[in-house]
This record gives sequence, C-alpha cells and structure tokens, in this order.
Amino acid sequence: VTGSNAVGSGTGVLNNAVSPLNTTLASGSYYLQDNTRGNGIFTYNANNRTSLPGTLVSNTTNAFTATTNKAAVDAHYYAGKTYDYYKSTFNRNSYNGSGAIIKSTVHYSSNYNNAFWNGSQMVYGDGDGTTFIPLSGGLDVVAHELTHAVTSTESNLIYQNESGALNEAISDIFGTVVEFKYQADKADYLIGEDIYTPNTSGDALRSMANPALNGDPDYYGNRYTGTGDNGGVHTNSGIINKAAYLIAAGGTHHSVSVTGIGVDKLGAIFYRANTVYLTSSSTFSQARAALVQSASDLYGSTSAATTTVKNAFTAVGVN
Ligand SMILES: CCC(=O)Oc1c(C)cccc1C(=O)O
Ligand SMILES: [Ca+2]
Ligand SMILES: [Ca+2]
Ligand SMILES: [Zn+2]
Repeated sequence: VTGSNAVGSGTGVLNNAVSPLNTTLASGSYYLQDNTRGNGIFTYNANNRTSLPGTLVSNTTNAFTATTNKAAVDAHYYAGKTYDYYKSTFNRNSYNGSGAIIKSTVHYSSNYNNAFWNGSQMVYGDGDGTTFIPLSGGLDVVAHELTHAVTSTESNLIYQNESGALNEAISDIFGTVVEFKYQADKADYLIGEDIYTPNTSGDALRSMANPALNGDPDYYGNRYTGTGDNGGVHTNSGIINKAAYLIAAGGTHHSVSVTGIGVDKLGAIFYRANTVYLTSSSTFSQARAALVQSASDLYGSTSAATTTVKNAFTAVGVN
C-alpha cells in the first residue's frame, strides 16, 4: 500500500513480545509492510485457503497483538532479521542482492504441517497443533525458507538427490547461524524446535549435531539412495549438517577429530561457496572442494579454518 513508514509492536506465536515492528500507515490502518528493508517486506494472510499471496495483514492500531495475527507478526519480524543478517554480514540486499521484495503468507491451507519457498514467496502453515504450531514462530524456520530464495538466485542447487540435500543443508545452516546471531540466548543446532511438537520438549524437526536423533544419516556411507522426498533431500542433508556442526562446534566423528571455528566462519564459508563455487548440479564431493576453496580464499590455504573444513568432510565420509 502507499502510506507512511510506522513503527509498531506485536505478539508472536509463542506469545513473545515483538518490537520494533516496521509497518505502513495508510488510510487510518496499519499494514505489515516494512519499507525500511530493500524494496520492502510484505506479510499476507491466506485465511486458511491456498490462493497466494492472500490479503496484506492490517490492523486498526499499530499494536498487532490479536491471536489471529501472531503467525504474521513473527513471519514479518523474522524475515526482517534474516534480511538484516545477509545485509550486515555480506552486504547482500535481500535474497537476490538487488532489494527484491520479500513476501510471506501465513495461515496457508488448514492443519498444514509445512513451510516452503514457492519460487516467489515464503508460505507458512499453521500446523495441526500436534506435529506443528504455526511454523513462522521459529526464527530458524523463517531463515531456512528465505535462504532457499538466496540459494535459488545463486547456486540454484537442483532440489533432488545430492544437490537437493546440499540445498536443504544450506538452509538449515543459515537458519541456525541467524538464530545464533539474533536469539543467542536460546540458539542451538536443532531445526524448528520452537514450533515442533508442542507436547514434547527437547525434540526438533532435525538435529545438526546428531542427525541420527531423527533417523537421518551423519555419514556418506549411510546415505539414503531411494526416491522418496526428492531423493532424500531432508534426510541426506544430515550428512552436510553434521559436517557443518563439526566445522562450527568441533568434535570427533568416525575417529576423525575436528577443531571448531565458530558459527560466524561457518556462515562466511558456506555463503562464499553458495555464491561463488557451487552450481545447480553440485555433488557432496564437489561441495567439499567448493568449501575448502572458500575457506582458503577467506582465511588462507594453511589456516585452521581450511584444515577444519577438510577434517569435517572426512569425518562424514565425503572426500
Ligand atoms: C526448517 C523448515 C523446513 O524444513 O520446512 C519444511 C517443512 C516443515 C516441510 C517440508 C519442507 C520444508 C522445507 O522448507 O524444506
Ligand atoms: Ca534452532
Ligand atoms: Ca517439541
Ligand atoms: Zn527447506
């Protein structure tokens, strides 16, 4: 909408206080339209139907506290945080580097246990209340989805088999790196923990530290070779996620010891690989080479970081 920039507040999915919330005032109503980031962040409501994008979320006041708006408040705010991560860390202006409008839709369909980037926008279900609560309530989830958009404009990793698992892992990695940056007090190497199984504590959709907790592989020799889930993109991502965990936090896996270098360097190395070296058909082995080269470019060929990347991939059986 055409209006004036405003700064409001709101309540999120977990009844978390959200502030500041960048909104637009137009004709006496406030809209979840943030004009301060790139060409804007726009958050919509699908009203439990499946036509997109739905209706731009509005409120009579600049306090978005109504229950019906909690998913939208988090989707909007967390998209802004993810924008801020890419802009402040890599000077990347939105997912395409040129300020592309960021669109999110919440309340998609009914009892929808999914979130996705549809090639043009982010889409969030409300969950069925048992497996998931509204999925935009997790910062790692929102950053995961927006990172799919970054990947699509960079390496454009094909969403199947090894390139698809790399695509998925890159989204999990940046979901986690963004969580460490903006939710340091509760950051972890779990994915979706805030919105997964409200009746069970301590679990998550995936674990980077221990993929096996969810039955996902953490070693190349144990990869899934079937056709389900586009060739196991959310399963074999565990191999790359484990390597990423070892790169950041360190550890010993399959008798290979890795010295951790922290999440900031993890993000820098994967960002350079995704923007400079990876291609749409990259395999795990080619990703190892891309990441070693990226670490070498950034920190030196004999640096601790480069050694750590090599050891982490050896630890998960990727050479
Ligand atoms: C961490 C976010 C995530 O994995 O979202 C998905 C869900 C919940 C179901 C199916 C696909 C995705 C995805 O974005 O890959
Ligand atoms: Ca997490
Ligand atoms: Ca849970
Ligand atoms: Zn994904």
